[in-house]
Amino acid sequence: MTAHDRTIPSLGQRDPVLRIQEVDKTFNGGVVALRRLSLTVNQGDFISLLGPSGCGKSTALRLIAGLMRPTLGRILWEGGQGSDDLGVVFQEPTLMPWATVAQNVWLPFRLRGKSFNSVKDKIMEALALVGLEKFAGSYPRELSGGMKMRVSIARALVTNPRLILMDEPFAALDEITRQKLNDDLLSLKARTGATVIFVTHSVFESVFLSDRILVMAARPGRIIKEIQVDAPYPRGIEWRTSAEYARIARETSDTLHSTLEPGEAH
Ligand SMILES: Nc1ncnc2c1ncn2[C@@H]1O[C@H](COP(=O)(O)OP(=O)(O)OP(=O)(O)O)[C@@H](O)[C@H]1O
Repeated sequence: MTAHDRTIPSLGQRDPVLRIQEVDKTFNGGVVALRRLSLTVNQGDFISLLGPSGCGKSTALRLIAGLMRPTLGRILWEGGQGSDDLGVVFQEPTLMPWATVAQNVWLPFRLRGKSFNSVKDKIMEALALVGLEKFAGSYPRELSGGMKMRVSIARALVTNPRLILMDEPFAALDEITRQKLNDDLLSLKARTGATVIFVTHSVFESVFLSDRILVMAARPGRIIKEIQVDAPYPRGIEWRTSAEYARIARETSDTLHSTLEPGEAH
């Protein structure tokens, strides 16, 4: 069995990965970035955090990543947290320009003291998952924006983490590349069983990708509604053009707009 051969438990049998319990985050100066955030993330979930600027999406990811601590409440990893639990993908691919694609994907292992050769198979497997095995020896400057983002995704996947955090990973890409990467991300999820928390401003992206959409509001940052998307995976053009997709997009959009103050809607 390879690192990526995970079976995806069917709905209703999924084990929890992470529990966020009544978390508040107040910054110095009194900004309440999050209030009473509660969320159980189950294995295989694809959860979108959707909301206007300033509703605390990035703060939620930083808390989950352990980059800062909640002011109140708890974040509990099922079975405790280890160093291989998280993979992170940011809006910028953040690749090292002087290193090859394969060396960039090696980074999480390198930080744990593992030599390139000892994990080469895993690096090539992760690159194959994003369709870039032929570019292992290329440098980032030789790649398109979409390809750089694939390298960033491969780097997040390579340790086979229990949870992948994605902070608006496709926001800077053109629409065609974005849709292609949305399709590829879902096929990756189908093959690896990855559990994903995905931050986005896009209603359409959240409805296409997620099985749970958490719509958030600002001041204070909080979840105002969870919208379930029951469409089966794999999803493709049929899902994107279905009446049910349009219905859920409308519901999500209406919920999102209800969170905005007059003058904020666009
Ligand atoms: N280090 C900080 N110190 C003080 N206030 C902060 C800090 N980080 C974030 N905030 C505030 O907390 C609130 C939530 O910010 P956050 O970046 O989590 O929102 P967001 O939903 O990710 O926004 P965006 O979509 O614009 O990235 C905002 O009001 C922001 O100004």
